[in-house]
Amino acid sequence: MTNTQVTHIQIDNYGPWTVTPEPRREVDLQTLQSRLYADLAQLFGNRDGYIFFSRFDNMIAVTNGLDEADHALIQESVGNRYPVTMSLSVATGTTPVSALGTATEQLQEAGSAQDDGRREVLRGQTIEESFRTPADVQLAHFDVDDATGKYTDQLNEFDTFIRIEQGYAALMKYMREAHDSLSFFVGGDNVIAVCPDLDEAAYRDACDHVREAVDVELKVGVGRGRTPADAGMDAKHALEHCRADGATVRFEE
Ligand SMILES: Nc1nc2c(ncn2[C@@H]2O[C@H](COP(=O)(O)OP(=O)(O)OP(=O)(O)O)[C@@H](O)[C@H]2O)c(=O)[nH]1
Repeated sequence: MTNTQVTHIQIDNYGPWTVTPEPRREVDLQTLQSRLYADLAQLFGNRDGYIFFSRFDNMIAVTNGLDEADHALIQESVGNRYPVTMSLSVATGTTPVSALGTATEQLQEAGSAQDDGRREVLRGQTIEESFRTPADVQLAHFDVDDATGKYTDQLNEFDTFIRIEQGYAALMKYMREAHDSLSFFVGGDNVIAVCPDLDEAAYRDACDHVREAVDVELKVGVGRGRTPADAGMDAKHALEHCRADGATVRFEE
């Protein structure tokens, strides 16, 4: 049984900040957002967590292995170096969807995303060390079959982008609704899904759905681990096995 620890990250009062005292230059906002994501990828990643940029002003991390002190330090480091602060809310659940639901509720209870008085909130509970297991995290690394041959080397870059995004949109929605999973585009033709304890049939079902809905062919490698880094690396190895033998779904054992 998985036990996913999820952290919801939200920049405090960001909407008003972007237009105060007047609208700030878009290039500066883009730079801030991408640098903050890069810093958080390092800060969470060096502690074996995974972070996904989702909407940039809100981000979602899988943080099995990080405790409250780790979160506090990450929060403080950003507060010291950026013109904005961020709130963090952590929760656990047998599915990533339920964990994120709890984390978000805790943040919403602490105040609005656009409440000037709600700053640097740190809420929630991490998993106690003695309860952690080697199968707490299940990550799936989805990849579009031969994206280079079918799209990148054939279409103009925007039309390739549309195809990949359509596959992503169909997959993220279906994995959320049918399989309680959170799927994130990570670049190129890749999507990483944070999943509960799903079996091979569930992944096959998701790939079938995306093919039927938007005519995009996927394959997927699945890994399990005590930390997101372990599960994610196993998923990459499993995907390499798919590439080697043409399988649609492979678990790393
Ligand atoms: N974030 C991330 N991006 C990747 C990874 N592997 C590949 N990519 C991206 O995906 C693009 C396409 O690479 P592949 O998926 O290897 O190529 P493909 O043409 O789909 O070929 P097959 O995957 O073998 O079917 C690359 O240019 C990268 O941008 C990965 O592990 N993580």
